[in-house]
Amino acid sequence: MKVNGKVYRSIWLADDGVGVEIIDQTQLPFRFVTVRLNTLDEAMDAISRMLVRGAPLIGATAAYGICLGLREGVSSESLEKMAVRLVSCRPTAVNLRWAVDRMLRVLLPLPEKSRLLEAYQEAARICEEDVQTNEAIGRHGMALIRDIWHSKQKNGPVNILTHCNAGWLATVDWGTALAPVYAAADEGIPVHIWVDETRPRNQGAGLTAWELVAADIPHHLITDNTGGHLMQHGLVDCCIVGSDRTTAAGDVCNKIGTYLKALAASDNNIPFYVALPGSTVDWTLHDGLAEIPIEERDELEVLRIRGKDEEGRVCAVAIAPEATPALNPAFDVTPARLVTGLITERGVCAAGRIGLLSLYPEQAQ
Ligand SMILES: CSC[C@H]1O[C@H](OP(=O)(O)O)[C@H](O)[C@@H]1O
Repeated sequence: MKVNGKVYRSIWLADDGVGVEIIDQTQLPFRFVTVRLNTLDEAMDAISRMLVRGAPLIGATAAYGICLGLREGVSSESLEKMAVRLVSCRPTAVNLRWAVDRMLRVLLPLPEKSRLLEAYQEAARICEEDVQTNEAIGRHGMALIRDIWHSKQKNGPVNILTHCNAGWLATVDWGTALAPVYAAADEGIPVHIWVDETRPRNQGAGLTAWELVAADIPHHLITDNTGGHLMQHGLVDCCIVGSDRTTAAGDVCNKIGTYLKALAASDNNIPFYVALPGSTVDWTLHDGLAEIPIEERDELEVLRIRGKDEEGRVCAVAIAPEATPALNPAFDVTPARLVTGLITERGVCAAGRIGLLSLYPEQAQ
């Protein structure tokens, strides 16, 4: 995606073909800082501390983490240990395990001397595929946005509510939930985005808003509690959110607060779409509420809020008494019954096993 006239992805191989460059998303929207990862530990730290975040980008970073780890040891035992360490960084986004499993599936059968080069090539393939996948999600989602625009007799923009950040910063490029927005804007379809701030880490305020400013796409930041009111007053035409893990039955695990938006959308008969690549579907699970592990993050993320002070320093300030404890589940699960459709790289389907298998027949056991 273009930022100040220069084209960026969220992750890329350094010019020396060894290190990996990422955008430090903890510094946005105040500072655009890139960081070079040189070791597996640094890749794991970037995932755990959310310098990189978003299911597909976490997977891509883990893939390059394997490359960096192989520079320290190429044995099968080393690979297996790297895999265990990487998937422990964040438990919910299935793309982390998907990418690590894919790397080991490719590398373990190879002779040790061939593993390092092939690892970098496979990590690059994962990144390139992600870009193509998200462009396709954008095309399929854009068609939905266009249909809504026509149903409004092209009266005004299509008002889309989104939660957290599922833009190009959450993937290698284009994003998932925002890919249809970018595609619609490129087609000249007028859109306006209601951007949920998305407490506690404010990925909406800090990342989605930053993306939409850079892309010159009309939007308003709203508090997490405002969306239902807007839906009641006819100010939301549809919701499009991302996913960190979707079950074979169509239950969607996404940033905390997504479920509440889906409830409000259902109560107001507003289409609620989830945009995701096939790599985010966990075909082994059928009951999201019972089976998807929900990441519990540091309570300080709730007890503080990050911002920029008068001197321009990025800092966190307390918003509650020091004696107050907090609970910080990072995700929730939206049951398939509340999801209007899944926007994937292969098309749009109903949120359920039949719908998903119509697009991914190879997954039928
Ligand atoms: C395209 S995946 C985006 C997905 O990931 C975010 O979670 P986090 O920022 O904690 O990695 C959020 O759930 C987004 O919808």
